[in-house]
Amino acid sequence: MMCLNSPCTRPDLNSLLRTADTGLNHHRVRWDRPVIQCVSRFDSSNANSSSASIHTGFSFGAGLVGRSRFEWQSFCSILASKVISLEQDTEKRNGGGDGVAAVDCHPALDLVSVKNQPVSQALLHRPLSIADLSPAPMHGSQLRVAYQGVPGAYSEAAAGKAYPNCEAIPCDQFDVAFQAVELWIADRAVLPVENSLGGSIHRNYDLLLRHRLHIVGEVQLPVHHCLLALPGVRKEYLTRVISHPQALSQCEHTLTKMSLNVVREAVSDTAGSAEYIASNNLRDTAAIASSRAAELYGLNILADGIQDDSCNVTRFVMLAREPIIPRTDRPFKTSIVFAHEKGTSVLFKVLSAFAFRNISLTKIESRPHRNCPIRLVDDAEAGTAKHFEYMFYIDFEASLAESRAQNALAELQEYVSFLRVLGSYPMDMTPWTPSSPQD
Ligand SMILES: O=C(O)C(=O)C[C@]1(C(=O)O)C=C[C@@H](O)C=C1
Repeated sequence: MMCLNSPCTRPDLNSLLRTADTGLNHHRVRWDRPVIQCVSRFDSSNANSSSASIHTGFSFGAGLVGRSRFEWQSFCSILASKVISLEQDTEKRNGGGDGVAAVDCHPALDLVSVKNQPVSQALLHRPLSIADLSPAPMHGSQLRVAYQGVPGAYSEAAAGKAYPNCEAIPCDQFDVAFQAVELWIADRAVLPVENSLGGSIHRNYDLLLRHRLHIVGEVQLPVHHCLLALPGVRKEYLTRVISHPQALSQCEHTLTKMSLNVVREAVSDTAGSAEYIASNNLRDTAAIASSRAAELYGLNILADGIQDDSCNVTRFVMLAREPIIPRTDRPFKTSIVFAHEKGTSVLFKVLSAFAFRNISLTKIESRPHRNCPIRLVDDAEAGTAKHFEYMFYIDFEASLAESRAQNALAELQEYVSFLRVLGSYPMDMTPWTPSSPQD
């Protein structure tokens, strides 16, 4: 896949994140221990043990939660100061520089340090309010929401739908968006997990397991694709169409029907492909992206609504450091991931735990079990069977506050070797609006 420029170039938030992360590994290790055991990180020893534990932020004693949060905050304040000093160094080297979205998040980093001051010192400035105690560090400032891509990406639109008036922070990779939240550079991440035409975005399923964030919501966004090119460029001049692989696959048949004499090339995001064409003055290349990307990067719309189905929708999940408290006063969904050792018959039992309680499953996804990808079963006469092992992801329509959901998970624990609740969160119940050129 062709890699476009990093969206956060000055200072490079993405590389700062990576440096901060690597540079302070010893802090991470110290803090990780209780979390691996208790909260969210997938632990291979747990996955293979005979008794499973539900890994969720909801189910611990207050003392444990409090202690790990305290450790998390001091850990983050060290990381934040490291990031700030790295950024200052970078700025000095670059002779200052004007702001990009990533620079806008500096005050929030200061906020992390403020949060970690002794209470008495904080009170010198102003009395504590309820906002100081909330898991999301709003403090009157905008919520900072990390997304993969550059302005004009559908993920940015999803961030705006999920959190109107948020400060959207572009990241060059999905992994960076996860890390931005873990390091308190952002308060939330908004990530695509599935599309009605292209299917699951597997990378994000894998990252959900690898990171310790919680799903706190979902949004479904109608995705309306346009074919964009520089002003004056006609379809006949094109030799290449570039876009995000999901966007290319969502427009596959329409592109074929248009009989363009082009190669299709995958790049890291839709709006990034538009930006790339504009900044390199490419007159033989078109991008598949939103009409907002056309506006932002000065491109013309050669064709409008080129997705293969007018009901093209992408589902995004919102991620936070803390889980939300599940409720029963509105429709909730719960997402889990589990592993088992005994083959596919266990999967039937797991599914029946939901069926018997009348709980609808809205999604099931399997991914390779990284710690134990293949199970060998020797048969003296027939040879060796090689079974692929999986992690199963399930979304079901119930809140974790409901006893039927709790009972289903309790039953599940009997069949699985690893179980983690990724989040219990309100379902997107916004009215259905089919995709339109404005999206
Ligand atoms: O490239 C973008 O604009 C994105 O936001 C990414 C993404 C995806 O990963 O699926 C999001 C929504 C669309 O389905 C196409 C691409």
